[in-house]
Amino acid sequence: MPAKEPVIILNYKTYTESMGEQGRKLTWMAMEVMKETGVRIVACPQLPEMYHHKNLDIEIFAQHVDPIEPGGHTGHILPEALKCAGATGTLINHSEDRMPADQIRKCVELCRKHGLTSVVCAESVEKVKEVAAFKPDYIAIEPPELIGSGIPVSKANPDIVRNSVNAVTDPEIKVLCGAGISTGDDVKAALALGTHGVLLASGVVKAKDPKKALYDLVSLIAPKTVTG
Ligand SMILES: O=C(CO)COP(=O)(O)O
Repeated sequence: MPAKEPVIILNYKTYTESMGEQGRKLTWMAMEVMKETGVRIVACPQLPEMYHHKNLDIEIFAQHVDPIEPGGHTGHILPEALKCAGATGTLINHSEDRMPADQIRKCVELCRKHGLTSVVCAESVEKVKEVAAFKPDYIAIEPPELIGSGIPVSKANPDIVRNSVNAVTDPEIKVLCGAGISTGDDVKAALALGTHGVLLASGVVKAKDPKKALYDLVSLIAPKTVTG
């Protein structure tokens, strides 16, 4: 199994490049890069496709979960169903799928109850502080204006990353950063700011050669020699 830290969480979003057969190939690539380099990579495919990524030697997180108990909630996503589909964790409150604070709290509680790793996204240091009170496993600071921009948050706005890390005093909660991350240099800069890893999408999903992009991403933090 993968090394413990740091973690690279790859959000497939709803890009066609990470859907269907291409999506499965991307997960295999991530698995190979992880095995070869020893860097922990987590894949977040689209929910309807989750089963196609089940039982592979890589962790699968969902992109969203709803704060619901089993029953009549048509169209919602039940934490238990994520587990059935092979997920071991989930993103919560992504910038493209926001939820009110009380719902975030309930999602984190349900994740804890069902043994799912919770990754709560936050757009500001204030939001980081607010959601830290819910004690998720991870908080990912992602300034919306840099998402999909190709401009890495770890270099464009190191202060928001550093301040987010400092705002979380609970040693059990790990801070990640995301938005515009695409190179090994960006990842190294993120770790140097005190994060435990990154959350990214387009830098790999939309790359001409996603496997090469993955190798580059982990190249400066890999415990094993990168040959890809
Ligand atoms: O929203 C993000 C990851 O969840 C960041 O997206 P990009 O890596 O495409 O900027």
